Amino acid sequence: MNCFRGVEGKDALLCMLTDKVDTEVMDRAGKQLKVISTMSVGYEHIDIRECKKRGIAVTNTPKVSTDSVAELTVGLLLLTARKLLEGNQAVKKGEWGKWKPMWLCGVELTKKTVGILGLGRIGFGVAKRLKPFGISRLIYHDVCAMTEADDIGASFVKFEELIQESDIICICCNLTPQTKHVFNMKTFKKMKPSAILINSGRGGVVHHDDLHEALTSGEIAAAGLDVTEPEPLPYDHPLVNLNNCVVLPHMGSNTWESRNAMSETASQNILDVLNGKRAVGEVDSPA
Ligand SMILES: O=CC(=O)O
Repeated sequence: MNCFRGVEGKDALLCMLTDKVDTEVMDRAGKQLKVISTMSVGYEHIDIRECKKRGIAVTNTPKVSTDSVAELTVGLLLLTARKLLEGNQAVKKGEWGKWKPMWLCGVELTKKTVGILGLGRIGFGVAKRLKPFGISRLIYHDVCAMTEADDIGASFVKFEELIQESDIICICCNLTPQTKHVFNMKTFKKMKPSAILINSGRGGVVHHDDLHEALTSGEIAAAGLDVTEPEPLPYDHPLVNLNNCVVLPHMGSNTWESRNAMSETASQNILDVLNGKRAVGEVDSPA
């Protein structure tokens, strides 16, 4: 949604991930507008090409939510793999009865092959946290191989290998024209039927209708989504009521530590730009 209210005559705008900042908003703000600071890592809601044309700086809040998002990704994986939400709901509904050996059985992370799509700061944080679970192999795919991957014993593989070999895939990448809907029915068909897909990157990386079909037809076993397409995902969306799909409301960075740091960084970015300094979160505009 466009964020119009109160923008007129301002030198700086501080916005959230859900505030679309386009030419209309910039026109409404006026020619004096110098900086648009988003309190998020992602900045796909801001028309950065237009900002570049107009000489408006764009800033984000990098680094400060890496740990919170990486922690949530691991949490979401455990929720999904071990059916923890189903277990909790069963207790609340009074369904905890006699011991049943196969009831609410999930899978362990131990000895599994974990694939990470996008070994940036968050992907690296997830990989580092998953190693102590005793996983057998750590593979990743990104635009290129990263030297830091050696520190955690992660091997670069082609996308095809990532989807075919992984027992667990964590999507930690940005949404770009290259990553848009790369998880679609063709991809799901190549994945293991036991595979678990976790997405804490961007919803648009996954084709949601295809994911629903893959989860109901058994192409893959389960999914955990902290990001969806669209957001918010309507409560009556078919994915919401699947037992093998855990949907969270994009809450990866919802910790006091991250939120405090994000708000400080977003404000400091504005002050830096207005004072003629390079802000820590200055986003490089497209050429
Ligand atoms: O997704 C959250 C962010 O971009 O900060």
